[in-house]
Amino acid sequence: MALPVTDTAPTDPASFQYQQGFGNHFCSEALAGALPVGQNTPQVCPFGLYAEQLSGTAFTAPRHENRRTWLYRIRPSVVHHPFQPASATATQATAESALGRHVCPSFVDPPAPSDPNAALITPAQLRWKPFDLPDSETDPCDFVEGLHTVAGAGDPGSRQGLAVYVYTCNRPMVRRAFYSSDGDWLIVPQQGTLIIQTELGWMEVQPNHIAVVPRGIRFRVEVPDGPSRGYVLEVFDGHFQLPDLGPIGANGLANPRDFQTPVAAYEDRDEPYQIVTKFHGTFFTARQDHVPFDVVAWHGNYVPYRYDLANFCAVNSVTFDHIDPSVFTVLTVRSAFPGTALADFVIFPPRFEVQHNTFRPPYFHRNAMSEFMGLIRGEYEAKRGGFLPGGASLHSLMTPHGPDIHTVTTASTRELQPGRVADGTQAFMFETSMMLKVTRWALEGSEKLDHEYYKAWLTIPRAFDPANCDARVARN
Ligand SMILES: O=C(O)Cc1cc(O)ccc1O
Ligand SMILES: [Fe+2]
Repeated sequence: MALPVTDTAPTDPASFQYQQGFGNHFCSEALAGALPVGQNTPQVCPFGLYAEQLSGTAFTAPRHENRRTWLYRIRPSVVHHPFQPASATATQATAESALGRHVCPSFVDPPAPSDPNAALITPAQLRWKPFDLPDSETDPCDFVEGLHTVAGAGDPGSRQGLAVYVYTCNRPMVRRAFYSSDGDWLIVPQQGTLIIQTELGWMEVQPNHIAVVPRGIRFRVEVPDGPSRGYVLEVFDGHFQLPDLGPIGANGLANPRDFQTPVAAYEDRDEPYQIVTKFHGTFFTARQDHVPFDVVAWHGNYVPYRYDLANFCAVNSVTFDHIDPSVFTVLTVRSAFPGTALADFVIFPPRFEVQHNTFRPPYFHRNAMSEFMGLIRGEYEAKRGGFLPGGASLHSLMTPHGPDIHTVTTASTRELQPGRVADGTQAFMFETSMMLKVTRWALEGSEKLDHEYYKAWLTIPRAFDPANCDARVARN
């Protein structure tokens, strides 16, 4: 795809262009003729660009899993000063700040008593009130600075596990680019649109959209709406894929054509830039003297993308009973066990509900998976109050949970008409087969833990009456 020559950032999000599709091999050039024809590494690339391969899988991964992108850039990424631990960077040209103030390096090591970011274990039902937005006057903070680890499992070093973050920020990343060496990022804005500049181009990501930025791809975030908040799921191995549809057939849920990948856009400027990476759960920085977003053309299938959750085509029961929420899986990261995800990204979208003789809200249950939930807007169908936009909950593996007492009472007595559920609402779940640890920041430092959460269920009355078999069993 040929676009006009651009060596400055396209500042107006309305002018951003996207290529449609999931898992495609895309081609994009910001300067016509910049992509080599018929080969990846000519002796000299067009316009004097350097060729650089970014691999998302082992070279030898099976073809259907193999991901890589060829970048044609003004300078290769390796042109930078040495990496240093982030704490040793105070004298750098770029503004110093506390990077990832609450980022937990390991979910495997025993918690250090004095470490405010240590990961702790608890089987408790956990719920957090909305995480505080930083004050722009007293606490200027960009996307990387405002990253907080809430929970996680495993370890990036052994390429097993995942981490859940919330970000709260109020200023753009300036002359700073970030990439995670540890895994792919699924970003869920809750408040405030994100403008994400990546090496492969620009994306606008509003609340109710999500973005995925795979491991290694450098990006920078602007927050045009001011104080912004959202959630991040990072997976230490594998990549997000569309779930298989089985008997649903060839269409439905998240349709591939609705995923949008940016087009090439480059900046050709020499200026001090800070490259930040999270490597093994620890921030490192390196200085370089040119803008890293200097990719003039690229082709490949290892790409960032965005997706509008409003495009999700929900499938559900049209007869009776509550169907498991796996029917609402947007993206999945498979584990080694067939049918068991390392992580699923699941939503609870506005939809029609028609089930006959059914307790329609989410059921009581104990799951073999851990469920971290967030709320983008509205009110979640299983909870009245308490679970609020910008807050979160965690129901760990085998920890009992379900609808709160209000939901139980109303859903068991209401007249069941066909109707709408969750209008104006968007809740989501990061569901994982791993046992999550929760950070001390989340449990204590954030001061957002709802210590009264157990009361959502505590007063659910017994209704058992051996003399009264009132089950409404007739389905017709
Ligand atoms: O716990 C939750 O609220 C999430 C959830 C929703 C649902 O519809 C069924 C099971 C489930 O875990
Ligand atoms: Fe659940």
